[in-house]
Amino acid sequence: MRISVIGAGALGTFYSAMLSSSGQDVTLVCRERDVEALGRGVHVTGLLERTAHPRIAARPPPSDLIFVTVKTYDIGSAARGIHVEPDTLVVVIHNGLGGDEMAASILGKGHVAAGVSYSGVTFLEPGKVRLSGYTETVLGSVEPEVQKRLDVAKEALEKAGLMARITPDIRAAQWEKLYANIAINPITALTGLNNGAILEIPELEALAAEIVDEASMVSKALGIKTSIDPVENAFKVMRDTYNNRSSMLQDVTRGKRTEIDALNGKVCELGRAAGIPTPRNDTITALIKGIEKRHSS
Ligand SMILES: NC(=O)C1=CN([C@@H]2O[C@H](COP(=O)(O)OP(=O)(O)OC[C@H]3O[C@@H](n4cnc5c(N)ncnc54)[C@H](OP(=O)(O)O)[C@@H]3O)[C@@H](O)[C@H]2O)C=CC1
Ligand SMILES: CC(C)(CO)C(=O)C(=O)O
Repeated sequence: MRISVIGAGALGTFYSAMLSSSGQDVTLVCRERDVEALGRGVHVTGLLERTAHPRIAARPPPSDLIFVTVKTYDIGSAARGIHVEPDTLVVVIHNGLGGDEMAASILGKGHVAAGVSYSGVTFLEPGKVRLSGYTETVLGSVEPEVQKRLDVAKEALEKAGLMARITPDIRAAQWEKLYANIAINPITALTGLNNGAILEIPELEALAAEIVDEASMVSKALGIKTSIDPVENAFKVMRDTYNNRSSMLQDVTRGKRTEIDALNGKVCELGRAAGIPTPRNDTITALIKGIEKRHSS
């Protein structure tokens, strides 16, 4: 089976190294500037040590299974570069909401699933990443025909030694992770603190709970049924990733665009449509956009 991984950042380098080192036929699709460095191999350090030599390409080759591991705002352009064959399965692994819908709007029906990853991977340099937390990848599609074919992706991940699970309700899985990301990512990006430090400051802990409570009201209005307590789950992720620097903190530190639109921004947008006020998320979204503006000017 021909597997491609699109996006040679933190997650894509990790997944391609794991898939390729298990003997599977893997192409890592990267930016042109990284082709040479990645040609020397990809390396994972930290909780796992792996070195692998996937094929490297600057454009997606014909593939049976494609993992898209780019930031949410790049999913549209990455999808436009994919040529799907009738049976090609595309799994878009991302935080936040709206990424798989964006890919499906470009690639059409019958191809797209979403993945929710609970890994914690830090990008060190092209071809080198550090794994600091690893649990499972949750897979699912809102299209029943695609859902039936997800075993292919699950088996590829398991063959690579990665835990994977197919959920019958991918939207609930995305919201469960979203509750943690909307609390942790912008607060750490604004304060410069590690994830766990939010729990050490009562005012920040209370703010985190209020942000998540608003999102929980929005998700209830949309009929999302999760199996967890949203605030408790966000606090658990803070404890489990105590010393992590969140991806949004890493983005603002490097002067990069953040995923705020797919996280708190999405909660505000859905809240407005459902008539649920989201004042904490509105404020947080505005402040992060202010930081992005500072970097872009
Ligand atoms: N890192 C982590 O631990 C986790 C991340 N996630 C989520 O996974 C997604 C990916 O995150 P992450 O790996 O950290 O992101 P990174 O920014 O580290 O990596 C994305 C990479 O994809 C590249 N890219 C973007 N568009 C294309 C394209 N069309 N073709 C080829 N390469 C492209 C980017 O290049 P450039 O920089 O030039 O734009 C970058 O190298 C995000 O939604 C994130 O929230 C989820 C769980 C954990
Ligand atoms: C789980 C968490 C918050 C870990 O830092 C994450 O997903 C991120 O940083 O984007």
